[in-house]
Amino acid sequence: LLRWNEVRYRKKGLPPGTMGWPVFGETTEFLKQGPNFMKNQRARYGSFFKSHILGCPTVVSMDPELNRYILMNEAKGLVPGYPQSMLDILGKCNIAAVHGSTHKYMRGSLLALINPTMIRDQILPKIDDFMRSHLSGWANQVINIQEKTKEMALLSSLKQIAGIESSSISEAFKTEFFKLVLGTLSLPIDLPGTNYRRGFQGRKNIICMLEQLIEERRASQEVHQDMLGCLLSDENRYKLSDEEIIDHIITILYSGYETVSTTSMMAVKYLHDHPKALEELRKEHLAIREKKRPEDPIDWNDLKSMRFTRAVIFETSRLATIVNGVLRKTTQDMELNGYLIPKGWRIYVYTREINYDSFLYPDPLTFNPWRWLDKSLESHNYCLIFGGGTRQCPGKELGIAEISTFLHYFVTRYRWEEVGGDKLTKFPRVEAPNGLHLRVSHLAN
Ligand code: HEM
Repeated sequence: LLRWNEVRYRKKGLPPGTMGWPVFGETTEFLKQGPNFMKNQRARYGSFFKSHILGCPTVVSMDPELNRYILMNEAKGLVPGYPQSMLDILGKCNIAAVHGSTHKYMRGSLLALINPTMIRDQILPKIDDFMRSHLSGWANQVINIQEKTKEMALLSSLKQIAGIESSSISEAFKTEFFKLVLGTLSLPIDLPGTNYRRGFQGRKNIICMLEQLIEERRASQEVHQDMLGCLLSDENRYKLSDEEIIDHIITILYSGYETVSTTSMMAVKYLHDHPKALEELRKEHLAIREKKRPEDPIDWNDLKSMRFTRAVIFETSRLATIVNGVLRKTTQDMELNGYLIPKGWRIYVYTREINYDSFLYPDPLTFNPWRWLDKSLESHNYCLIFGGGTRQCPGKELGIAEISTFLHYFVTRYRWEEVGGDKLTKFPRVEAPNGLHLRVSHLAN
């Protein structure tokens, strides 16, 4: 019986590897040993091996060339393969759940909201305004930077999407959104008290709030310069149903939440530990401030001039590996790398290891933002920090703009010390289980 998985998935032509225990497969080993599980399996079976993790038969690909191929070839039947709980809670119109021409349309509609012109003219002023107030009053306090950056990512998006400021509605939204996030990473068991049930409830309540907002907007006929305003506008060439609009908004909130907040928190951590990098970064931001009056916002040209900041963001994403990889699934039996992969199997495009490749990144375990000043590194074929192919992150520049503005106000206003003793885990996600506490003071003191 214990060999059930091995027997069940015995088929000619499959890649090498082990399938683990019935039902659980190798999920426990994967979650407990994390990157070491992957490295051990690779040492035994090579860069393309089978396993059974998170409830599905899965092929793990750690080969950079093949990873790229998989991401570039969605049309051959390699579509997103995120867990059911995530699809249920993010909605059936969310971008990861749609393929082919529907995906193209939804993506086009999203890019129309967050392209560089929109960032320059509409979004950046909102981000600036938000960061100024979010980062005020932190001096002479102990703050939990993890909590602050999480709040920041959510509230900044809410402001961009619907002009929602910190208020009772954003508080109510926050509570429901946090439930939704937990639910997307749970086992899809719909019983009272489970994270899945709570996540679903969170989704329902968020839908109610968004429906109400849409109704109010339609009734008032006022023109709003925000993402919802664009989505509802008659002039928008991408016509979406209300259900699609709502799932779009949930997707934007969700995709930019953990990525932006964790990168911001880890940038603060690395800068704390590397005073030379902090000095260089602060120099860049103080030079921008010097040319402005205190009330002047960060504009597009300032953002473009933040070369070292961009390098810090890339180096943080690389070294902390905020995204370990992306998931695909096969829509038909197919041949890949000389093996036969059955229909419905997951493909885990595991991009973590390439972040520590000493050929691409000499001295890979050192935090060295300077390496990214060579711009060709960002566009290297194997650099998959923001994914690749038809699903490459459409929010890349928006995320960078948010983190850059956050860093701008943080390093020009404050200095900080870690209180110490906080734990950081790196896998399966980067987080500080009990928070990351900083003692903050005014920069001038
Ligand atoms: C530092 C910040 C960010 C990182 C590291 C990041 C990373 C990624 C990665 C690796 C993917 C590929 C997923 C896949 O192939 O399955 C992705 C996709 C995506 N990202 Fe981001 N992201 C960031 C910020 C954002 C922001 C701010 C948004 C807000 C709009 C966003 C929206 C999306 C969307 C909608 C997709 C799916 C695209 C599609 O399926 O066509 N991301 N992101």
